[in-house]
Amino acid sequence: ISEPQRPRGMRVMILVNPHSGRGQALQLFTGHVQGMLTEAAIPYTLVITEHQNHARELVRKADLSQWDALVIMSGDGLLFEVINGLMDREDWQEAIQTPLGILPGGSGNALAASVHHYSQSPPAWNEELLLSCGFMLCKGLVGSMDLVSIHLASRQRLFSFLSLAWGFVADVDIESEKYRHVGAIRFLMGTLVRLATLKVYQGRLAYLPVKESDSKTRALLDTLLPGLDQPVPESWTVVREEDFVLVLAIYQSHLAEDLWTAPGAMADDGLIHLFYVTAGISRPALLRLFLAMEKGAHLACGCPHLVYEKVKALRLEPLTPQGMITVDGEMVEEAHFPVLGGSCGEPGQAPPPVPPYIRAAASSEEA
Ligand SMILES: Nc1ncnc2c1ncn2[C@@H]1O[C@H](COP(=O)(O)OP(=O)(O)OP(=O)(O)O)[C@@H](O)[C@H]1O
Repeated sequence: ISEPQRPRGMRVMILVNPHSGRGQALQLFTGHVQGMLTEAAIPYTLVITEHQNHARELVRKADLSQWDALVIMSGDGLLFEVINGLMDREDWQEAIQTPLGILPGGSGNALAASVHHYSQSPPAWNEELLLSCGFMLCKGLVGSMDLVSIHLASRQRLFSFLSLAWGFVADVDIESEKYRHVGAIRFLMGTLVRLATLKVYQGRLAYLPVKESDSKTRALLDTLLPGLDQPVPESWTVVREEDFVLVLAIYQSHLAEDLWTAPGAMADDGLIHLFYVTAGISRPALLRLFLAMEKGAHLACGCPHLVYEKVKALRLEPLTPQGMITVDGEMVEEAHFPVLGGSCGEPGQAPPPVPPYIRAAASSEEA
């Protein structure tokens, strides 16, 4: 994160999803953030999103020269829309350099919790986290952030800043949406419900491990991903097991405000932090992992079913049609044998121009 550098005359578009989280994002904005922006003399334009994909369409067409920053007051889903809207543009190479901000208004708030963590502040939740993110916005603190390019078997191509999940985590995320009104505790409720009906998900997983000798390249990385109809190269590791409880690729430190999932992750480390849990884990052991995750201590549990690898790219091929796949917490496929490939890279280079479903690549983002 760079030195305070708020440019004079900074103009900010703030997109608020009034239905996010417990449905109080607008009240939280007026109660906690508006005054800070006024005191910091930051002019802003408030846009209340009216429907799904409103933000995506807006940023796809916006005159970005009018804005110094686009700020999202919602959960991570609205930022996912904005990033993909920017990447839809013909001028995406420039558009994706627009500084983005996040103000936590959802129930998970993974990126807000991660950015707060990167600022080396002690953990904060709820309104305190909102104040911290509001403060960073007022100071104009900007850093770079990796994007992961995801290529679905349906030929859809997505850009992801947070996570790709399949199995337990994805199911809990989607199934617990109905408890959104209770806030962050929805994940614990969803975890307990899903534990009661614990499932095994069959699939194939392969990844390109990071080697000690790997330099922090800023090169275009879509070449890392073999075509989905091709076998993975020999440099890849093919996971022997095909029975999983969960697969989670995460590229930020937090999966939610109280889930410090990838303790070593940084916004621009150029890494995909890949976790998977193989079948055979007991319900109490799985619950213990999630409880330990609050303090980032799950890897110290000594659980033989939990595997953690730092990777540059991965491929996931579910073999049974049960289980959802989420990208940044949003459901992308209800698995009917999709194949997924994702790769992550450093700032500086970006993928080739659209059409949007060609090869996967990595790019960077200002956050
Ligand atoms: N006015 C609206 N009405 C309905 N849906 C909307 C509206 N504005 C945005 N959305 C959609 O709501 C979805 C969820 O948004 P988001 O993830 O930001 O909040 P959330 O789901 O409450 O957060 P969390 O996942 O942390 O609980 C997004 O896909 C977004 O497109």
